[in-house]
Order: sequence, then structure tokens, then C-alpha cells
Amino acid sequence: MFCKFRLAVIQLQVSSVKADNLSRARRLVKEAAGQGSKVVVLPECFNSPYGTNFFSRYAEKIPGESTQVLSEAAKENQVYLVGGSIPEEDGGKLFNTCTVFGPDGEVILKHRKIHLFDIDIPGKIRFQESETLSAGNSLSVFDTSFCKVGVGICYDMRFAELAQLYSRKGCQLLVYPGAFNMTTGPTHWELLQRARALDNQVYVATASPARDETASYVAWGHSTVVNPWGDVISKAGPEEAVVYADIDLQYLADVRQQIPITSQRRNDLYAVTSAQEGSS
Ligand SMILES: NC(=O)CCC(=O)C(=O)O
Repeated sequence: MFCKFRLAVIQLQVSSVKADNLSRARRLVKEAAGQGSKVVVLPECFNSPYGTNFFSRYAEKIPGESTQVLSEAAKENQVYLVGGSIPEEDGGKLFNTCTVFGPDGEVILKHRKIHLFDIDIPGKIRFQESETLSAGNSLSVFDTSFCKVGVGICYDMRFAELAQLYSRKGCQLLVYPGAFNMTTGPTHWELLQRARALDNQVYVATASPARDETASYVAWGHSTVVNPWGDVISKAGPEEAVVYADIDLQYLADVRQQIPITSQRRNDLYAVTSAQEGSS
């Protein structure tokens, strides 16, 4: 295993034209690889506008058009590509699904969002993914030649238990393609990432679509990378950008040694358990 590698988070400007989203994503993956990135992350719903009225229109089978582009981009650029998410159709149901590709272009993971984004804040925002989407049922971890990575999609980040289980499975990096909004984003987006990072002494990376004030759902943007100390080490503004962070696994080991919460945990008094314990 190598001790350091470069991560890139692509804050893509997503439009209603799928072909444009795909070609833009492909171009920015190439740009990120050109800057030495070995792991590249795209945003939630990177091929489609985010909204319950769009999911069925943009949905694809996997494999399909969008995952073909992701596979080629991973292979051409020799990167691990966390393909944000796309609306997936399978067996008459729709899912919000992230596929991950290795540098050989093969799919190494498929994560279906496990916590659907259903919230209702009167006068501000009501969003009910469950009106059109079904939830996934699996925890999702993949191996790279650098470290193990845990994957969640956006609202999944609110669930501390998931991050804790990923950390217990050996993940040193958690990635969350996400699209927070203008109500929750300003207070919760960065705070949640720093909390997940600090609780578990891991790196956390999020990739949001760039903000589009004309969209029906306005994304907060501000794609971020946080280190195991809880510091923000890279952060985009609202506009399209690629942000880079050097992930230092020796630094992570140092933090864990200095503040050894894992060995100090009182497993005799409390526990977070998974129905999938033992699976990867
Ligand atoms: N796409 C999402 O899951 C949005 C989650 C969100 O905005 C939140 O506040 O949580």
C-alpha cells in the first residue's frame, strides 16, 4: 500500500442535456488525472437534473450509456472513478445509484442510496425521494491500491452509524456524492462531513453538482475534503470546479495513535451492529 495519493472531487455543472453532462464529466476526469489524481469523485445525479420529476426520464439500466462513459473515462485515465450517482432502472423500480470503476474500466462497486431523502421543512423545502425511488439495502466498501473506501450518497451522510461501520470495516476514506440544498447546506453540509471525519478518524470527501440558480432544486455546491483531524483541507465555492486533496495515510495513522478512541471504545457498554456484519 502507498502512503499518499491525490484525490479529486469534480463539482460538475449539471444541465438538462444528458450528453453534455457526460462529455463534461469525461473532460474533467481527464483534467483531474492530468493533475496526478488517482481517485476521482463525481457528484450525485451527475447525468441528470436532481428532482423526483426527472428520475424516470433520465433513468438507465446498469450497464448503460452513462456507466459506459464512466468505464471508458476510468480506463483512459487509469483512475479509480466514483461515478457520482445516476437514476437507475431495474425490475420496474428506480434507484439512486453510484457505480465505481477501477483503472481497468471494470465496475468494482454498485451502491444504491440506502437512506432516501424525505424531508419536510415548512416554508423552505419539501423533498420526498421515496415518491419515485426505492432504497438500496447494502453497505458499500471497495478496495484500492491505496486504502479501503466506504461509499454513501448524500442523505446517507446524516447517519453516523453507517460511517462507523465503514470505519470498522477498515475504511480510511469515506466518499459521499451529494447535493445538499440552500436550506440545509449552509449549516449542515460541512458540519456533517467534519463530524463523520472526526468521529471515525477518516478522510471524508463530498462531491456536489455546481449551483444552478435556475434549477428547480438548487444545489449548495461547496464540494469538500476533510482530514481525520476534522480540518477542511479543500473546498469548492458554488461554481463548477475540480478540487484536489492529498490523502496522507501516515497522517491518519498518527492521529489514530495520538487519540486512540478505537481501542478506548467501551464495547462492553454499547455497540453499533450491522445486519450485514462479516460481509465486505
Ligand atoms: N440529495 C440529498 O440526499 C440531499 C440531502 C440534503 O440536502 C440534506 O439536507 O440531508
